[in-house]
Amino acid sequence: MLLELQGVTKAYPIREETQWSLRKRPSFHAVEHINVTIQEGEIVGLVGESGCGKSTLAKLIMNIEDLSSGSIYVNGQSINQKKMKDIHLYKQIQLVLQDSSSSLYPNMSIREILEEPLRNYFPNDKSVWEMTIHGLLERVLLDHSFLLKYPYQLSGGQKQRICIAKALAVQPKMIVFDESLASLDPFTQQEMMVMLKQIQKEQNLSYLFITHDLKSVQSLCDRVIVMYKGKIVETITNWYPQSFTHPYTRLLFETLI
Ligand SMILES: Nc1ncnc2c1ncn2[C@@H]1O[C@H](COP(=O)(O)OP(=O)(O)OP(=O)(O)O)[C@@H](O)[C@H]1O
Repeated sequence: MLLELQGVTKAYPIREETQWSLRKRPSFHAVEHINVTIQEGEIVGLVGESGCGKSTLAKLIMNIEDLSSGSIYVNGQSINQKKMKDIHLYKQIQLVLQDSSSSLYPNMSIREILEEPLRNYFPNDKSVWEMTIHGLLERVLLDHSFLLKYPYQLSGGQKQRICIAKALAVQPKMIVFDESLASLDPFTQQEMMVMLKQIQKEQNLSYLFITHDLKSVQSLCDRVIVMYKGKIVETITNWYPQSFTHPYTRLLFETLI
């Protein structure tokens, strides 16, 4: 099992402003008792209405946010122990966000951007960095002239390809895509989907694909998790509307079927 979430819960404190004080109230559960497993080579979609907790779950998996309760295991190892500093564990899962601009340093060339993860994770393999960088560009279907460019000289789709190449540079086992294609036009989205599927096949990667684009999850994913108000309400493995058990899932996919 590559990734396992057991009873994952994230509660944020609710602060209520009164006339006299700022009282700390119990909490709001952004995600609650989430149990999910993802196998090596599996593509799992995660859908649900805005605010249902999808990005919070991604941040918990990436250890960007602390869990309130529950456990997350990567290859059987808990990622939530405070003393955990194993970079080889962390590098197994990479995150690609919607806003590529925030992930790419504007004053670094594409070569420097792709070299950075290699410097951090493979400091002893300097002799093969050049070859690796060229391979990464090829994998995201960009030519080598891009190495000299800066992020501001790239289109949204090209920037997203660089973010994917950067994620691939550390040789992860899994990539979490949080609305990664949402800001691209439909044609570029389609191109990127084909590319992602190809990369996934070649490297037997696992993807967690968070999106509002129901068509894309249907074509890309082996399994789709539906979240509603912080909880998983359904896991879809076949697309027969009769098999959907939760009213929210039926509503969500009504337009598709
Ligand atoms: N740092 C935070 N402090 C307090 N509440 C938060 C925080 N981050 C997220 N939330 C709340 O948690 C809930 C889930 O947010 P989250 O961003 O995970 O939703 P989402 O499903 O990814 O939404 P969207 O599809 O719009 O991106 C929301 O109600 C949000 O306001």
